[in-house]
Amino acid sequence: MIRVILTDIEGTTSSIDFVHDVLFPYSSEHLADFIREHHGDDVDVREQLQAVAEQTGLAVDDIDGLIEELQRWIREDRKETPLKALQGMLWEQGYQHGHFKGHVYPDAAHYLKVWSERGLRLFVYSSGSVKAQKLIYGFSEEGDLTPFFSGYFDTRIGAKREPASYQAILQELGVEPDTVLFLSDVEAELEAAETAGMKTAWLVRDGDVPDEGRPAMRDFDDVDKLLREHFPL
Ligand SMILES: CSCCC(=O)C(=O)COP(=O)(O)O
Ligand SMILES: [Mg+2]
Repeated sequence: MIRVILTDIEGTTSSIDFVHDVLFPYSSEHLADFIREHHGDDVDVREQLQAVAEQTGLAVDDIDGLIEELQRWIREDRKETPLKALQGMLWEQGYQHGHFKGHVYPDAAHYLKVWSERGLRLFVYSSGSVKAQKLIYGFSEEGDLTPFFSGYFDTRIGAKREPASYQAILQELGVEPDTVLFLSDVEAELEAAETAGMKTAWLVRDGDVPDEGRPAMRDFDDVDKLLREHFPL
């Protein structure tokens, strides 16, 4: 019986285009000024720069070098924890100044509410930082969706393609693996969650759906059907 929904963001509750055409360019545009302004006096920024420096071998005071490296990571869509933390800080400004709202598919927003009212506990697992997760749902086009979530996980618990990350989440939640349904658009993430014993559903929001293999869910209506047919409460 499913008791917990664990959801990915990009490609699952929210469009890939929003992340790649709005969020990533915004972070790229504002990164240099933000780091130059805050690296001296903001402990959180300093901590992330220290982590980038350790990962790359650059000196922590080589601000130009660190910015260049971070810009490369953004272009390459690298899921590096310090980049994700810095992006969360940058996006906070964008949301608060009303430059954009978080994209959440209306069907996703609808069922987050329905499932939470049905007594399911909802959690997020995204490569975006916990701060970024709270922002996209808190400032979403569908309103503030954060009341429906019981908690958030990011790459500080581990990478999304590693079974150990899902085992660590299960440990944190203190639940049996087969009571959790993990939603994602990336099959490698679903395979890692399945190795940890979770149930999964594959979201294919756009493009062709394969005739064979893993069943594809077009939207959260399909996920809800799956829940009611195969995992009744
Ligand atoms: C929290 S919104 C930004 C998402 C993000 O930065 C990202 O890399 C997408 O990762 P996901 O694990 O949600 O596919
Ligand atoms: Mg995704």
